[in-house]
Amino acid sequence: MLAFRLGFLDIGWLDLLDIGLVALLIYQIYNLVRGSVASRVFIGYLLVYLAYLLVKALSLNLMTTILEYFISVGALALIIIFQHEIRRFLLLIGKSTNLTNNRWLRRWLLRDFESTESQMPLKPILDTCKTLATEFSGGLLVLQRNDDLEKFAQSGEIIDADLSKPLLLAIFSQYSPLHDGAVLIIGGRIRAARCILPVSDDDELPSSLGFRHRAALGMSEATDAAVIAVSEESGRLSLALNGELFTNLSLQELETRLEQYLNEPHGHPAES
Ligand SMILES: Nc1ncnc2c1ncn2[C@@H]1O[C@H](COP(=O)(O)OP(=O)(O)OP(=O)(O)O)[C@@H](O)[C@H]1O
Repeated sequence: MLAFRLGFLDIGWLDLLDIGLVALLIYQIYNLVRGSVASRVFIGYLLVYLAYLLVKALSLNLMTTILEYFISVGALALIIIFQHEIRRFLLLIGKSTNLTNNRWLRRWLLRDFESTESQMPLKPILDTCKTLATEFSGGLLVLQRNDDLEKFAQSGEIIDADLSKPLLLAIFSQYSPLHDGAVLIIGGRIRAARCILPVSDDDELPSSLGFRHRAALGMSEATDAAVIAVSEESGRLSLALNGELFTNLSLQELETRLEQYLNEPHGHPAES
């Protein structure tokens, strides 16, 4: 089916669709690698590829063979170098194609099976954050949503206790042997303390934020959990959701974002 003619080129609707999809793909790749070291590697690889096309067109056989080898090995190297970006890209696709992300469809599909009430009692958590922030005690709290967090719980001390502010404060007290690491709240209970979380290697995180915040972000990249970090240094509250870190939140903002995020049963990130 012909859409229009451009000089000697016949352009069909499928070609337009193809061009649109490639543009979207390039835009997404640009967004993922923008500002990172990976973007320079990507540009370097692209230049080598252009050089390859040039020497091939000029029929410089030896140079073509060398660059051909370089590009095929380089493709493998690119997968290793860009593993973080590729993971983020696949997660992005996974999230946006998840049918249950559609609120209307989800309500219709799950109307008989799910209550819209959050399973996570937020009050003791927010009260704890408030106290930790005013006392400049650090804290790292992981709130489960849908993903299984058991392997992270196993990295720390299993507690399996009712959720309460006094217990959370006792755990995060600097005199407690459990205060280091993260507390995992699973199914509305304190499942474990002193847990080790994956650390994000995001280059765009401000250097003022240390490993507590990197761990919060890393956990939100690896799972759909909501992760609260209370800074020991500044008393500031941060929240990591779906690979995004919201810093310097008021208690009210933290509550609103958490309610919005945890009350959406299957995958909508809280809007910023
Ligand atoms: N991978 C991790 N998993 C769980 N907890 C971690 C991890 N990395 C760091 N932490 C916790 O963060 C604490 C403080 O780390 P650090 O001072 O580097 O963080 P920060 O982001 O600068 O936070 P703060 O503002 O509180 O100083 C550690 O003592 C530890 O309890």
